[in-house]
Amino acid sequence: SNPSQAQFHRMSVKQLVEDAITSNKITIFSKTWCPYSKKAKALLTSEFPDTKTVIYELDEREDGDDIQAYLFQKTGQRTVPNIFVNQKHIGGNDDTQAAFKNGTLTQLVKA
Ligand SMILES: N[C@@H](CCC(=O)N[C@@H](CS)C(=O)NCC(=O)O)C(=O)O
Repeated sequence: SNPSQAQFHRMSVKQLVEDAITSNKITIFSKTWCPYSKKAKALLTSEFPDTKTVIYELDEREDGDDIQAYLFQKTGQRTVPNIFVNQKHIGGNDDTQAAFKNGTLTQLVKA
């Protein structure tokens, strides 16, 4: 059957998200004004400065809402930041800080 325009659009957002996760060790979906995003970005960029990282600021992109909707479909998480390390969904800032404290984040980065 013929996918609708909307489905084509969603496919390209899916491609963008999946390519980001596959091509980077750390992928952060963020909003510039969000304090939780700021904390997560600060932790990850300061602790792992030499690790391949990409940050998508959803509030600065026309497709930001579509990316957020796809991330909800993929992860069940509606909020930003939404973070992946070594292809694995970590969660938001709280989850990221906890995973750093208990060592699992560093294990995933080094893996
Ligand atoms: N407990 C979450 C809180 C995240 C959160 O509340 N993010 C807000 C922005 S600061 C959000 O995504 N609100 C809904 C939206 O912007 O669409 C975390 O640690 O990441």
